[in-house]
Amino acid sequence: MLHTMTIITPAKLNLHLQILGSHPSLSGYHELRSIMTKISLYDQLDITIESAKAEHYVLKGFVIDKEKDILYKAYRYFMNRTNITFSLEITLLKKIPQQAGLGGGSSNVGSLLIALNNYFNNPIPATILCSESKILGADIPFFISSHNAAIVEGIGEILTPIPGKKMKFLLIKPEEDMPTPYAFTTLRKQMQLPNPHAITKHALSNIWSANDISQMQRTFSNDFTIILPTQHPETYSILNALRKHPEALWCGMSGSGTTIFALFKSDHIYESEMLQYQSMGYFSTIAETLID
Ligand SMILES: C[C@](O)(CO)[C@H](O)COP(=O)(O)OP(=O)(O)OC[C@H]1O[C@@H](n2ccc(N)nc2=O)[C@H](O)[C@@H]1O
Ligand SMILES: Nc1ncnc2c1ncn2[C@@H]1O[C@H](COP(=O)(O)OP(=O)(O)OP(=O)(O)O)[C@@H](O)[C@H]1O
Repeated sequence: MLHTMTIITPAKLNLHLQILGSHPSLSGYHELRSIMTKISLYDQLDITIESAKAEHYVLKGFVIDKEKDILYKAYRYFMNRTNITFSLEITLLKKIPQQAGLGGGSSNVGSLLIALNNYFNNPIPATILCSESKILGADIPFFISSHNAAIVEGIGEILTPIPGKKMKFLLIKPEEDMPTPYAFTTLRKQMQLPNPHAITKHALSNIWSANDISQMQRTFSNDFTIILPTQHPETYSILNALRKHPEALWCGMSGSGTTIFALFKSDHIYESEMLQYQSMGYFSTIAETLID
């Protein structure tokens, strides 16, 4: 039987991100604590599933080697885990910049796994899907979850939902990419682990609930900004310019970089700033947090 569907898959922002230390059992991974929120910047997946068919996978609209394609890895994982064989064709319309700290690939995979699981009547229980998917990508459990905002711990699989907060951000990404494994290796050389400055989950939750943007600006941080001056000077200069911007209430970097986000005092600033950054050749867009 042939079944087609279209899904849109959101990007995320890490509004706070601290690396706590090496993971005790998952070699090569780190434990982290982050505040993550889904935002209104989307990729689109057009999916065609043909059940009771031999294994067959095609990805259109996005060029990537099959061995690096995490959607293909997710397809293989799903078939192995469920013993269901089917053919899958995906057309991917990419709007989320890659290697940007916006979790685009992880979001594609999260949405695909949910769609496959729904279509085949949930052969993988939701909690297991959430926990096992972390091996395909540490951000995937957050995208599989229904939470729009969460405190994220472990390598990315321990989720504590927090209330969604309506916020509008300007996003800016220069050409510089930050491959996540490289970012972790570089960061390790420059920071003390276990992290002596880690903010507790309880404190993060209290600050989030207090709803005070200036307190968030003062307290929330991203450890990966430490490596910007040497690794990504252009991103660093954008961040510094926004830190000094008289209208910016809060700015920071998402994930392992290199997308910078900024929240402004007045609504009319967003568009003019976006156009200015676009005219400088940067990716720039305006996105809002998703709330329930
Ligand atoms: C930094 C974050 O963007 C924060 O949201 C994510 O944790 C990164 O998630 P991701 O891009 O899905 O990362 P993955 O594809 O799972 O991992 C790529 C590599 O990053 C490193 N990595 C990733 C996540 C983590 N908690 N510890 C790590 O050390 C590992 O070397 C891993 O092999
Ligand atoms: N469907 C996909 N979409 C995007 N990237 C993919 C996909 N499949 C595989 N990749 C590979 O994964 C790499 C990183 O993916 P992506 O850009 O989504 O993550 P990211 O921006 O590093 O996000 P984060 O670090 O926040 O998880 C890409 O450079 C690309 O080579």
